[in-house]
Amino acid sequence: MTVDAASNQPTPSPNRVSFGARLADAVRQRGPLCVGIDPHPQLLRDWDLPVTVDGLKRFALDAADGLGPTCSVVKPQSAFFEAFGSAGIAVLEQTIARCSDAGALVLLDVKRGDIGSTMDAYARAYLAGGSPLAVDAITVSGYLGVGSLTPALDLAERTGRGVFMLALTSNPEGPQVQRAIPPRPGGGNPAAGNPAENPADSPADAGQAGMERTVAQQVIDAAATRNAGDAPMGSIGVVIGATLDRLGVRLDELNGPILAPGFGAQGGTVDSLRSIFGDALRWVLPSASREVLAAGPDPAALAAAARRLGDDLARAGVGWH
Ligand SMILES: O=c1ccn([C@@H]2O[C@H](COP(=O)(O)O)[C@@H](O)[C@H]2O)c(=O)[nH]1
Repeated sequence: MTVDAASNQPTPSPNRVSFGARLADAVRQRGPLCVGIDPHPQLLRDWDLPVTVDGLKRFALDAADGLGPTCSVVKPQSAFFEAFGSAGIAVLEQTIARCSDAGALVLLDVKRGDIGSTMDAYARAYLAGGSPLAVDAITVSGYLGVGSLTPALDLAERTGRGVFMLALTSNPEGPQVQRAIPPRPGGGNPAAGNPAENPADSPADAGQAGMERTVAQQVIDAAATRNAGDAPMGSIGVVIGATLDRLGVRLDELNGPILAPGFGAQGGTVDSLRSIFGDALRWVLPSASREVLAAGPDPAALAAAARRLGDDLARAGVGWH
């Protein structure tokens, strides 16, 4: 079923295969590497482009021409388009279409999160068929409570799309919030905030019955509940950075994809993926933006850079196979 983005009314559509199934297929065919289209002003200059809407358009469409036919997943970073206002959003729409037409799944990194009808409107903007900004999947932030994301998770399920919830992000500031232990409903607040004092923060303990669960673990468990029983995998993913020094959460029941940004320019490597994710490597989609975009502006050079990184990952056994 598709849903009209403006009215939120269902519209007829052909049966759509779930995002999880489409992703598993894409990774089998093209490998697990997700490449970000992040039109940083400095990258525009490096590509000898002006930092204008025209420069943005040239950059994004050349990147789409290189990466769209090559990668399983392309991840435009919405912020760099939004920075140019409505003209930038128009370029984002064209970039999404160009990647999609070339066979890539488009994951829009937009990190939305809000309450009730506002979350519902965000969901319709990106996950309803017929919306100008409709994509295969988006990133969302559960800082207003994981339950506040329900409109996006529900709509994604109805329209065969996906959602990636931030769990353990790649930036050093993340653990302050993400490794904290929320108070039990009606109960006290155990040793929140300091991972060193947090008994549930070891992989062996996190998520076990009777133990306290970190915010990140609760996000992962919410995704696992949604994905339970789905084959080959569920459509609700989580974001876990490729830069972590330890995992500290359980992933064994997730049954869904793990987007791992921070691969490349932020320091994540094939070895760090191995040591962070261990047995969960097959669910991982490592994501790199600058590392690949630095090979531009020639679309063929971008494609070659993505293939090189993808080959390294395949040799290491990363991704769905
Ligand atoms: O935890 C996160 C979540 C998202 N990102 C985004 O990924 C890219 C990373 O770009 P690089 O050039 O590969 O560093 C960027 O769009 C971030 O906003 C992340 O880095 N970490």
